[in-house]
Amino acid sequence: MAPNCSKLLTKNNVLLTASAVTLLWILKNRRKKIFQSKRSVEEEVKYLISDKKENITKAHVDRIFFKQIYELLRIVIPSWASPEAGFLFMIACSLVARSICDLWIISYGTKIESAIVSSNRNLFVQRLITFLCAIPVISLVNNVLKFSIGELKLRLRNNMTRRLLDDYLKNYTYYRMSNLDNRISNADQLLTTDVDKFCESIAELYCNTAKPLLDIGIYVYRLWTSLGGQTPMSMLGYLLVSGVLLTHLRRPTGKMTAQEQKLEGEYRHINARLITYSEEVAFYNGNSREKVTLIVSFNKLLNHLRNFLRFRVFMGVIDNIVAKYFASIVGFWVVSRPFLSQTHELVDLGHQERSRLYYTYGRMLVKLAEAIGRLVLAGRELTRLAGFTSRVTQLRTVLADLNVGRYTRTMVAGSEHLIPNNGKLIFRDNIIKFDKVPLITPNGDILITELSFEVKSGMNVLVCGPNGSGKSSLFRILGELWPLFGGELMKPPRGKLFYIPQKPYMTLGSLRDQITYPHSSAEAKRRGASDKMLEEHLRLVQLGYLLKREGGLDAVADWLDVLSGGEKQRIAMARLFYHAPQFAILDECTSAVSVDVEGSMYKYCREVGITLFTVSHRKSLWQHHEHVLYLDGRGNYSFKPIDAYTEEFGS
Ligand SMILES: Nc1ncnc2c1ncn2[C@@H]1O[C@H](COP(=O)(O)OP(=O)(O)OP(=O)(O)O)[C@@H](O)[C@H]1O
Repeated sequence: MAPNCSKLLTKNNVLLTASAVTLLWILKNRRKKIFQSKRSVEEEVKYLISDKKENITKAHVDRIFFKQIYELLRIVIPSWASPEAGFLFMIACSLVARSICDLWIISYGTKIESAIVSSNRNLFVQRLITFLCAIPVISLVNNVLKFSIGELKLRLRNNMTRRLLDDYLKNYTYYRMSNLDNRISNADQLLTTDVDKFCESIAELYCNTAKPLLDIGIYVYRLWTSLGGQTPMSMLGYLLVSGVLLTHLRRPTGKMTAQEQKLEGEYRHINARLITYSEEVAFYNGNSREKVTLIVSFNKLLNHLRNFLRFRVFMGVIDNIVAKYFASIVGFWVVSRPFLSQTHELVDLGHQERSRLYYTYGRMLVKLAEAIGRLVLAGRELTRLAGFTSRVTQLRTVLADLNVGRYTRTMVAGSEHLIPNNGKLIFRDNIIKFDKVPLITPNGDILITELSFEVKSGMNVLVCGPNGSGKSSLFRILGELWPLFGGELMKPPRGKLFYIPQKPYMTLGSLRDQITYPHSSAEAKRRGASDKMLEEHLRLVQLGYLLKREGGLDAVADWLDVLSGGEKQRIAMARLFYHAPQFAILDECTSAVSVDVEGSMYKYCREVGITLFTVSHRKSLWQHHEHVLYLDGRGNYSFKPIDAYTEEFGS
């Protein structure tokens, strides 16, 4: 029987092992397949944002961080006499008041308990009533503290946002940031969430350090005067050692926080793109493709958040051990020493008095240990703040660079010698003159080595050439969006040059705002534009019916959605009539407008003295121009009068 049984067992074992191996193999293959399919989907989508080489953000609590935070603090707290400094003071006062309340609660709690222990009913009731009367004051102190913190956060955010927006919207910095520079890919995330979190982090850190520091000061003083210096000094020694250790272990937090914000920004950006281009995507039926792009971006974010969570949990365990529980053990140890010592003056006291003192000192020591723990944990906030600080500082650096014309881009090989803003810009009315100006893209690609031509007011010019030959690039240089790499450019100041793109921008606001953009209605009125005049402009571009349909110039709508492509182009023309600049650049801006409307618009421009640069392939437009600038797309160009034999157009 026994050998049979063992045989059976061995057989069973073999079977069990075989099935376990098979199960493992199936599971492994399944995981491999899932992993492979997930990878192949992710490999298919290489969206650009993440592939752009960005500076690797270093975010440690070190000398650089303290320098950066000092600079940012000077912005959010402009002076010691500012309201922000006032709120810092108010928080400090509220914290002092709260600590006094805490101390009072400790000592008064002991008094109530001693009244209970000594069975003194009258004293107990009397003390309880006093305690009850103090409750509203304590509650008020707590909420004044909450209010001061909330208001401080708002004020810090207000100051930082205003400063950043000042720089972001100075000249064309917002354009340059996304078109000329590749250091920051999602300025919106930085300007919104990151700034908010940065300010929140400062306010939190201030409270999380100010209150424990104050508590430590109070309790160290009280314990020192009653138990001697050794007890509080041992606790402070522990604070120092644990603080240094935890700060070192938490070093990756800053970088991980910065990375989290970057990935959140990317994911948000991809979502916003889908909203902007929803119609185009819907016509292409691109749901699945867009979903994959979104999921890939979300997975990246999710993986990072998961890793960050694991790291935080790991650090939480260490934090709890070091800053919370071990601090309590150290607390017990140090408070017990004078009571256990045979030489301390406490030895002479009776049992009841010793119990009372131990109770009071013990509570103080627990509070001291808690305060030390909170201070050590505030280090965690400090490393998070380091992450936000480096992100906000990076945004400020890029803004400052762009405002002085310095930008970082992917230069093509051999173009390192190109220096942006090396050309000369001269402002003069009624003339546009390119003198040996090279046409160079922000990447450093040379489209035309040297471009020279002169246009005076009254000489309409048709610009043509194949796709990618540099027509729009020419206007970007003329509009000062792109830097001048060399030569001399003479032109009227910005306000006297107007640009109308193929897809004109419609602002938020009334129908009147669309015509006067970027002037507000009030500004337009100040400049003498009456409603009658604006309505006349609308009629000139055959949009008079909009006044009736939409309910007059004051009608408010989302004009980007409400108007058709051709209507938007005609609004842009009415806008041109309102501004009546010296020169206007029309970049295929009448492609959706019928020929007769187009003709009357050109006639009107000539009447009021607006000189036009037109990019168009329409033959119907030849008659409205005197010169033609032809870019051949291979680095050559010609500039000559239009006559009956001109053939170049219609590339
Ligand atoms: N922001 C940019 N950064 C780098 N290169 C750019 C940028 N914008 C345009 N380019 C490149 O510059 C070249 C000229 O572009 P541009 O838009 O001036 O052509 P275009 O003549 O207006 O073409 P189209 O007729 O198609 O509108 C193209 O090769 C384009 O890829």
